[in-house]
Amino acid sequence: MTVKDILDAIQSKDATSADFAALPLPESYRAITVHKDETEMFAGLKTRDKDPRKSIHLDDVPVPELGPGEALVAVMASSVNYNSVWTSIFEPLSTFGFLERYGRTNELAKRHDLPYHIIGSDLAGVVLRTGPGVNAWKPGDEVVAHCLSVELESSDGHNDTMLDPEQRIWGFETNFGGLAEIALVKSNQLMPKPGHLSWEEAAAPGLVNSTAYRQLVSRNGAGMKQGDNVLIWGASGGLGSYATQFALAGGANPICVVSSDQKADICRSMGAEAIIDRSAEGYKFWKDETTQDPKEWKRFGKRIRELTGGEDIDIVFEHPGRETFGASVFVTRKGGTITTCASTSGYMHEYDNRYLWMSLKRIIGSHFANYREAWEANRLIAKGKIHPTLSKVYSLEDTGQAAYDVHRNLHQGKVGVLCLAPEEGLGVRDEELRGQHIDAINRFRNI
Ligand SMILES: C/C=C/C(=O)SCCNC(=O)CCNC(=O)[C@H](O)C(C)(C)COP(=O)(O)OP(=O)(O)OC[C@H]1O[C@@H](n2cnc3c(N)ncnc32)[C@H](O)[C@@H]1OP(=O)(O)O
Ligand SMILES: NC(=O)C1=CN([C@@H]2O[C@H](COP(=O)(O)OP(=O)(O)OC[C@H]3O[C@@H](n4cnc5c(N)ncnc54)[C@H](OP(=O)(O)O)[C@@H]3O)[C@@H](O)[C@H]2O)C=CC1
Repeated sequence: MTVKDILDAIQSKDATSADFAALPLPESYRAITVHKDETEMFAGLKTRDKDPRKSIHLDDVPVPELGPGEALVAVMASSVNYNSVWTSIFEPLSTFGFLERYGRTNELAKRHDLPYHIIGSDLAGVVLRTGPGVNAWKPGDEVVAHCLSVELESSDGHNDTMLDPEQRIWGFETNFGGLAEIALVKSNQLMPKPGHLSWEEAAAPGLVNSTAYRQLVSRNGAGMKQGDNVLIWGASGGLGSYATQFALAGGANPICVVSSDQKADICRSMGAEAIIDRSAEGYKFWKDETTQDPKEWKRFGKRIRELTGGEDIDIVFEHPGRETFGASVFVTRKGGTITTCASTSGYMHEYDNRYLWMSLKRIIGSHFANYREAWEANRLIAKGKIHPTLSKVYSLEDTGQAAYDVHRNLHQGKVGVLCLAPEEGLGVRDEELRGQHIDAINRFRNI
């Protein structure tokens, strides 16, 4: 038995759940990994010079044992998230520490503590096997997976699963991720695959769409409302392309920051009107490595006022971090909110706290999404209210290049990866809904 037999079953029109359940599992499968004995390979290099193409491998790995409450999924497609870039350059720390720590928690979790880390936090595919106690899903179900892994043994996570002390991001803080032909997930990570999308389109939004939903829309995040001025950094990037759609769909007013004409055009085509090209306008929020330039914050704020008819920002959608955070705090209106989920340019932020306290602003930390938020975000995709922002699709063999593109900011929107899917465009089940949204679905393609 090989993964080819699994693919044949997925592509045959009449395979039943029983047929999938009866398929023997292969002994091994191909997976994107980083290696524990290479975690020092980039020592001494600048972040920018650490090349994911050197650390990312395509290996044959054994199929992991299936535990209670888990599912093995045949992965048709996945996508590159920035967390896989972090893993591949071993920053801010090696993810093997997470696997070791998880492995120490119980006998079954020891499976995750291996000398290789199968990475990837998105998938679209078909359930192959479910473990004891799984009733909601069965072999043959077409699914996407969100990346929240929780144990929920403590009371802490029962109001909001992101607060579970054993909360982990699958494929980053756990092993057996989605950039592979087979993945291991907890069954409560599974959600129905939107029928109007191909495998690679369905695999693209998951992580970033759910994160943007919590960070911007959910009451656990900024709780955006109609009319809010929302400053969106990287508005055509992974997170930003969904934040922009949420702002537009929710009646808010996105002020999109991008770094090229082409990206400005993409934002315009999504429906945004207020766009700032940070490259063309040459903002330099830091005079040197240790000194910010408040004059530049003001110039930026003045530009925002020009675009909004004199208004300031209600919500900043932050993720660049050190380079932009001082400006983000400054341009927020009295009582406004800065919501942050990342620090791509550096995590030791500096801002002038007088502007925060005197103007009663709030900074909200946000991380991924709880199961309900991920489900709500996926539901919006399935209803054709929010669309995938897939630009380019790579083969599993070329995942290193895909991660390099994202690391170097050479990409637009989301970058997809075909895992078992032999070509793009497969897996569409609802042609009618697709037809209604085809232009929006293709908006980011091949640019
Ligand atoms: C969905 C996609 C998401 C993304 O893309 S996010 C971007 C990628 N992710 C990242 O870059 C984050 C990577 N993670 C990290 O950098 C680290 O993961 C953290 C900095 C978040 C945490 O570091 P750690 O070393 O795991 O935890 P500690 O809390 O710094 O150290 C643990 C030790 O510190 C003790 N401790 C914790 N809180 C306190 C306290 N309040 N007072 C005193 N001690 C404390 C603990 O007990 C423990 O101790 P003991 O080492 O002895 O076991
Ligand atoms: N905590 C969480 O749950 C999550 C955290 N993240 C983190 O968020 C960050 C962004 O992820 P994602 O959106 O997928 O990545 P992308 O690279 O797809 O998009 C980020 C965009 O931010 C802009 N940007 C990058 N650097 C700077 C800078 N120094 N100043 C201003 N803008 C900048 C770029 O747009 P442009 O050049 O056009 O301005 C870029 O396209 C990563 O660090 C990631 O790890 C992501 C998802 C979930």
